Amino acid sequence: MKVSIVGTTGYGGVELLRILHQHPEFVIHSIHSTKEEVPIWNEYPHLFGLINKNIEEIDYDRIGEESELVFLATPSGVSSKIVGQLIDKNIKIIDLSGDLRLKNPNDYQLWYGKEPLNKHVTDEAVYGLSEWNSEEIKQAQWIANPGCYPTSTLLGLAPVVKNRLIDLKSIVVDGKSGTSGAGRGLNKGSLYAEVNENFKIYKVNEHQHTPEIEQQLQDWIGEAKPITFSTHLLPMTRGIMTTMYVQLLKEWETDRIIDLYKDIYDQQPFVRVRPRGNFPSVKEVCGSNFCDIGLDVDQRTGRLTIVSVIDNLMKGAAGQAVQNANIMMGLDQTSGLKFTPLYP
Ligand SMILES: NC(=O)C1=CN([C@@H]2O[C@H](COP(=O)(O)OP(=O)(O)OC[C@H]3O[C@@H](n4cnc5c(N)ncnc54)[C@H](OP(=O)(O)O)[C@@H]3O)[C@@H](O)[C@H]2O)C=CC1
Ligand SMILES: CC(=O)N[C@@H](CCC(=O)OP(=O)(O)O)C(=O)O
Repeated sequence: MKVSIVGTTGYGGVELLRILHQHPEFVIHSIHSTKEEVPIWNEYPHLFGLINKNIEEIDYDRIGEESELVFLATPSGVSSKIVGQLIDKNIKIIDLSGDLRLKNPNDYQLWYGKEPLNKHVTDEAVYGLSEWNSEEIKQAQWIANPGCYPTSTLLGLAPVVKNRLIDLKSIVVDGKSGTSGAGRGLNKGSLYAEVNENFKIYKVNEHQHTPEIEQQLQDWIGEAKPITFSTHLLPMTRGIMTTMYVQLLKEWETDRIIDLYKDIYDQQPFVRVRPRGNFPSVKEVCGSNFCDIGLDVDQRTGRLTIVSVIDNLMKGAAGQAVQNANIMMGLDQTSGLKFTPLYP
């Protein structure tokens, strides 16, 4: 099956190359960005001798005619214009940016500060949280691939929210990310001297993933309360940890909560629920498509602490995008994604 990638020179795009290069069914047909006719290994010398392809001009007609599926790993605001050029072609689209995720155009305008896409496109797009939306993903033409923080957060919150075990007003999400989450573009905040031996909070109470998380909670149970969501930058390359604090509505033992999570995620190959007393660290999932979850009930406060870790470029972006592509194309969802985490 032929696939194209737009935005190949970015971190999400190059992670797609790493996965798709060894995928048993998908064949990388064409790769694109605004740079043209440059061999991809010029941008990424680690691919020398492995992927001998040039970055090509973005010709929407050709992409639509020659490929069955296109991954857009382009910045928000850019993706929406590309989607606009591709929607009348008979091609499946998986967009890694935030452009297709928010159903309410005012939310997009407010949180991204950009012009929203036509509402009929965002209405049609399926939110690609693979573990929870696989039936819709199977039928989808366009996928809004979830953001990195929302993936980690929602997989961690889903069991207690869907089972209405918590006070929705109590949700506090504390997120921390490595710098690859900010992409390959030059920006002062990601410089070594700014990040090394440092730890900072950013986008306080205005992170664009806030409405995405709230929208999914609303979808699941028909109601949602505003959440507190904080994001921090850590001096590491890959990885996200979200620690969530939620008030339980009645008394629960840690063991029972862990059993509930285990039952719910039992059939999900990429979600690993840790045993009592064992909490995941980001390195334990890096390079893989796993989301690892650790849980503990604080008997003194009645609050549950949920720790969820992913690799932002894998389960948080390219890995989940390929998982969704597998589901859309009727393949096993783990095809090409059985990476063991890179440790140490
Ligand atoms: N990094 C992460 O962990 C995650 C990222 N995402 C989202 O995925 C998308 C890609 O992220 P990331 O790879 O980190 O970003 P990068 O900034 O690293 O890469 C962006 C890519 O888009 C290309 N690009 C920029 N403008 C255009 C344009 N007008 N037309 C075609 N291509 C263009 C760039 O190529 P060039 O400069 O060569 O033209 C580059 O290849 C973003 O929307 C991001 O928010 C989502 C989840 C996690
Ligand atoms: C570390 C870092 O800066 N991370 C980025 C993740 C951005 C992203 O993935 O953006 P969309 O999902 O909205 O497209 C951020 O927090 O904004």
